[in-house]
Amino acid sequence: MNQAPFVMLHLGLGSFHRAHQAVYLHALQQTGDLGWALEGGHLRDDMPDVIEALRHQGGAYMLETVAPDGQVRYERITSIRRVYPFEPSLSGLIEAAAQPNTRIISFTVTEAGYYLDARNELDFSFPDLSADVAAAQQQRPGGTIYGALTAMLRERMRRGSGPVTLLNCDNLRHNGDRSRSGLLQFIDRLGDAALRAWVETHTTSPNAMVDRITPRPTDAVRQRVLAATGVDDPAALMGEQFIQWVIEDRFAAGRPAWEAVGVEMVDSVAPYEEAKIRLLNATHSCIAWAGTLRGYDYIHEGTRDAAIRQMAFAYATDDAIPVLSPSPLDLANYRDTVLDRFANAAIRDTNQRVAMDGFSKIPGFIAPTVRERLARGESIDSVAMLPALFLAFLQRWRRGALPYDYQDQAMDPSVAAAVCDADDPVSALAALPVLWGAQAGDARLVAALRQASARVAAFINQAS
Ligand SMILES: NC(=O)c1ccc[n+]([C@@H]2O[C@H](COP(=O)([O-])OP(=O)(O)OC[C@H]3O[C@@H](n4cnc5c(N)ncnc54)[C@H](O)[C@@H]3O)[C@@H](O)[C@H]2O)c1
Ligand SMILES: OC[C@@H](O)C(O)[C@H](O)CO
Repeated sequence: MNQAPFVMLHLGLGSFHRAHQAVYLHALQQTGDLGWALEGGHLRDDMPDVIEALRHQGGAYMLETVAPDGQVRYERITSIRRVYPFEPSLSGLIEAAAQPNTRIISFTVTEAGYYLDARNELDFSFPDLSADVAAAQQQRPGGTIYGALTAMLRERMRRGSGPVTLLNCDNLRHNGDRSRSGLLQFIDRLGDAALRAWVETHTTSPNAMVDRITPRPTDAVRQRVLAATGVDDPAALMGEQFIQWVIEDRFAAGRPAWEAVGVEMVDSVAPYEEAKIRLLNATHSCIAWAGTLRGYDYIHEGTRDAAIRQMAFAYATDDAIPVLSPSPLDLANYRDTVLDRFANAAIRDTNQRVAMDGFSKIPGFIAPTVRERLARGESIDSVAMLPALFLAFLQRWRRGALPYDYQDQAMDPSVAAAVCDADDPVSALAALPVLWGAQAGDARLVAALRQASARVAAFINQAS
């Protein structure tokens, strides 16, 4: 077993963690720097086969990476030295988090795993979150990131194990600041002043921008890995060749020398995360919703459809780039690179994966552009196409006419159904504070969404 002195404990060993953070640490270890190792596990019992396979393989797994020209490369990733089985008590993970040599607790729990509303307040009406409050009041851990971190940090405080960095690796704007605020609100709800003071003085939460398209692994990946390497790995996965990680250099108790393997350590991640969230993630959702409406299964198919590409291009060019400017990044080049990445047929990323969680992605990825343009008195015609596509998508969901199961943790199905069944679905969608915050019901939003919905209807009719 790797006897590295320091541990980064990761919560959520899903595909992305294994194609990104674990790969950077693996690359660092390959340079001979064995100062850090990964350990991890899940907060939910949702991938038992993958967890079991990883445990069986001592944390190692095969990664296939695909270049823009379709060239593939296979590598065995060995930076995860220990995988904890899922247990509702999270006892293995809590014990690991409380060890003095655990210096970073990182996590990927999806955009919907933070339960923050448009005003950045924790929405305790989510049953998972209220159940975690009740559990934490009885000193039991819970399955949300807040319930889990509270249990871990309480134990760390009790043992005097020293400072630790909380490192968010999800696509969330100001992901460190916002998840920290959520954690403190959760602790305040418990009335645990001692824990709040300890968290404030013993932890940091750097913001980070993470990027690598990592599709849901399929059996085809496992078969390709087997054919190319002779290794039959139930935890095999694939990602694009492109990879980027930009992190604010605010660590409470040290960090791996990531800069040696290409991680960008910066003072502020803001320009990177805004470009990524608005030009990559929002555009990605646009292509997934439009592609589904057009009958495509994969992201590259929609990106290669001239009408869909034009919608995505117009959104980025007319509405997103102007509010992101000035920027230290070449935003037009960033947009073009992103569209080229999406068009890579070898990635075979599904519309189903990217279309999910619209009720988290509209407020996170799209509403800020609407808000900022309205505040400047500027047109929102191009950005309004995205929620208009989502509305048409939602109406298909309501009719049971989507070609796949739509997963949306933040969606209240009764609210979504009421929007679709309303006499005026456009006004009903525009009126939802959960999507638009203070802009909910704004007459300019309603008007732009109505006009965009007419364009979306014409787009759908063109396809049929
Ligand atoms: N896949 C990508 O291309 C990609 C790229 C950049 C960033 N990300 C970020 O990583 C996240 C996960 O993507 P993935 O591809 O690993 O997905 P995945 O489905 O493979 O893994 C999701 C992980 O989140 C956990 N989870 C889900 N909902 C949760 C909740 N409410 N509370 C606690 N844990 C929860 C699951 O247990 C699992 O560990 C994305 O939502 C995104 O924020 C993904
Ligand atoms: O937009 C969907 C995301 O999961 C995306 O694949 C990722 O953010 C790329 O880094």
